[in-house]
Amino acid sequence: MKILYGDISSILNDMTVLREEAGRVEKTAAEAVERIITDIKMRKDEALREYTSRFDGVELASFRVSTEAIERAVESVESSFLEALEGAKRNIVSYHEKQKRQGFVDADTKGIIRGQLIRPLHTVGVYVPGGTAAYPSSVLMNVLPAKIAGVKRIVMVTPPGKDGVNPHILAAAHIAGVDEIYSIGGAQAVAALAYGTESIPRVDKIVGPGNMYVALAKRAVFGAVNIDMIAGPSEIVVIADETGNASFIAADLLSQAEHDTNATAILITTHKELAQQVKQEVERQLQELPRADIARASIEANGAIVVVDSLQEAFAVSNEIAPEHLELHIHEPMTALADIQHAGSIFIGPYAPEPLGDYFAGPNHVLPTSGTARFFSALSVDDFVKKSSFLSYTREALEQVKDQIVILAEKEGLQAHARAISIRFEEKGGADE
Ligand SMILES: NC(=O)c1ccc[n+]([C@@H]2O[C@H](COP(=O)([O-])OP(=O)(O)OC[C@H]3O[C@@H](n4cnc5c(N)ncnc54)[C@H](O)[C@@H]3O)[C@@H](O)[C@H]2O)c1
Ligand SMILES: N[C@H](CO)Cc1c[nH]c[nH+]1
Ligand SMILES: [Zn+2]
Repeated sequence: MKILYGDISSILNDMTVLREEAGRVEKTAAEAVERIITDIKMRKDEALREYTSRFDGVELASFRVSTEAIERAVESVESSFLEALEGAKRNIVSYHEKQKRQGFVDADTKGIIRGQLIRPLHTVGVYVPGGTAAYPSSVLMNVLPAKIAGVKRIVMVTPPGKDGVNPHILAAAHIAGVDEIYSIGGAQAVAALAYGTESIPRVDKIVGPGNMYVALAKRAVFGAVNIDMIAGPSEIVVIADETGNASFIAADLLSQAEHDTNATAILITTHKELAQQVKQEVERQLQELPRADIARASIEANGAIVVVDSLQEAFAVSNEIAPEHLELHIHEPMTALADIQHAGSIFIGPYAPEPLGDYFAGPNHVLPTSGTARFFSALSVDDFVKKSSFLSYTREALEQVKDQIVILAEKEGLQAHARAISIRFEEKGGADE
């Protein structure tokens, strides 16, 4: 893991180069994804079957996972796993319940009523990754906020393995309350959800993380359907001062590095000794990890320790990166919240390690990556609702403001707009008595 002394520009530069390189790789994949989407649009189930055979190596007669298969999966997994899922569910539900919003009605005494209705989306597609690693926790993180929002129909898709869909994913779906599950994955699954096929219903919005093909397909179908965000490879930034515990910090950096060779793990510290200790700890802990090959590749390519002169400088670098996850291992970390402008999720103090959020505490783990925390937020109940405004004016209330509206309409050259106001106050035009 490289240590950079105050060289902020070089690390930011490295990140820009990485993001540009990723962009070039994406260009070729994007062409393949475009072809898959066009094919699914035209040949529907037939094409879906062919891509599932080509990319997942599985021949499917039917895409729908049967109720019996879900029941068998629930019976086959350990009871301690089901209990842990139930514990996580309780926390995810209690946290997301707080995000629920009411509409409003704003009525005055002058005959004006203005308001906003909040309605759940009708049909949502949830993509659950199932390629290199299965993530039952992502089932809970995507489905439970949709349930809380009141989404009527939740359609889950996940790639099949040789022996069907991973039973832990099916058990998590059962606990989250989803039974409409299709064993399809990749860009073909996203296209099927966006345009519909004979077997797969067309949805209003597609949510959930996935690999590059999934992310590119979501980007390509945006407009035909809504999407949540492009959640790419995991990232963690840790800010630490002399109070930081090197073993804890190294463990937390590696927790995200083990996700993906493209994951990013960065420590920004004011303490040179800590920088050295964390570097050694990362090496030591890597020896003990089953996924050490992935974690090492990610640490070597995108890992760094940056030594800075002050915490203010550390906050500035972190804000520039806008990381998916930010941990604060410093004096009075709560106070530092005021200095954080851009981060998907913030973990405060030594006993709030990032995996606490990945699995259990309640905040969502589907988070913006690649600097998009500047403008995207964590997946939330808001992602599963839409809003309609409503208005009611009495004749008297409209009469009070009619001239001003006519002036604005005429300035835009829109006479029909102006007339729709003034006609209501002309004798012949249909005044209402
Ligand atoms: N940000 C988050 O919240 C979060 C959470 C969980 C997982 N993730 C990320 O999700 C990703 C999961 O990726 P995965 O690959 O394991 O599973 P995946 O389900 O996203 O992708 C598997 C599918 O990719 C398609 N595919 C594979 N090779 C292809 C090719 N050459 N051409 C076209 N399609 C191809 C296949 O259809 C296959 O079904 C990882 O990058 C992980 O870090 C992110
Ligand atoms: N850290 C991932 C998001 O970047 C989410 C996850 C799922 N399982 C474990 N972790
Ligand atoms: Zn994780």
